[in-house]
Amino acid sequence: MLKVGITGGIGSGKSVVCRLFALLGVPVYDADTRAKWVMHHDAVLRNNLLVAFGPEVYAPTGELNRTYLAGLAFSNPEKLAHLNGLVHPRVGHDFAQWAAAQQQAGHPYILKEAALMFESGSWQQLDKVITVYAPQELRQQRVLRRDAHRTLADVTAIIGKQLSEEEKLQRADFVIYNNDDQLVLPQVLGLHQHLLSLATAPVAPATR
Ligand SMILES: CC(C)(COP(=O)(O)OP(=O)(O)OC[C@H]1O[C@@H](n2cnc3c(N)ncnc32)[C@H](O)[C@@H]1O)[C@@H](O)C(=O)NCCC(=O)NCCS
Ligand SMILES: Nc1ncnc2c1ncn2[C@@H]1O[C@H](COP(=O)(O)OP(=O)(O)OP(=O)(O)O)[C@@H](O)[C@H]1O
Repeated sequence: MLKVGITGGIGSGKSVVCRLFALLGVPVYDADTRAKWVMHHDAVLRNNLLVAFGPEVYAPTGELNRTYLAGLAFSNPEKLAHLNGLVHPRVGHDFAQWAAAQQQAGHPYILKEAALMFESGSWQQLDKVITVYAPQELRQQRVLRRDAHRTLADVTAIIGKQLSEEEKLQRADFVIYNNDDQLVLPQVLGLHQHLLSLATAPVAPATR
């Protein structure tokens, strides 16, 4: 089974593109959502987060206080690195278990959607990586429309914590352009056919 990553900066359209692949029957692992799931359900991780960032990390109801954590982590590089160091290994483990189950089910290929892929090293668990590309201004506009609680300064700070789009373009095996100039659906259909054909051929080891 081929394991394919799909990354791209905030607001590039990863989730939209993944919905199209999911419609084609491809299993999609959403690392952002699963990261929040493990932060809620993994007792060891919960405790580590409480020790590292204080009791405000969880609301009295037990829910993750995302606004508090985003405020801390996206404004402080050390805190973000600490958060990443606690969360990413747990997500890597969760993904490995999920991928094994998909393999058992006989899927030719699966997708892992993650905003951070080259940054976190999680590309090493994958055979190929797709980058979804859109220019920064368009991404900012899209996120401001999508997330009522975020300001332009918030979005710009998050962009500053992610690898540049140029570097992602260089390191990816495939690119989907989601910049209003090109239709996304034909790109997804073409790539789907290509990945299906790769899934039946031997895969060269990653060298990135
Ligand atoms: C800090 C948290 C709680 C903020 O949650 P919130 O719901 O406000 O934002 P959300 O998760 O939707 O993130 C918004 C966007 O920020 C970007 N982002 C998220 N985490 C990170 C990070 N660690 N570094 C850089 N960018 C990030 C992504 O583009 C993401 O889509 C959350 O982002 C988090 O737990 N991040 C750490 C885990 C992580 O790295 N997740 C990303 C992939 S595993
Ligand atoms: N081609 C497009 N045309 C119009 N709107 C779009 C297009 N692509 C994405 N969007 C919208 O832009 C916003 C951002 O897209 P999406 O949530 O898929 O991005 P993302 O890369 O998953 O972002 P994040 O890293 O924040 O999770 C969404 O509201 C989405 O509906």
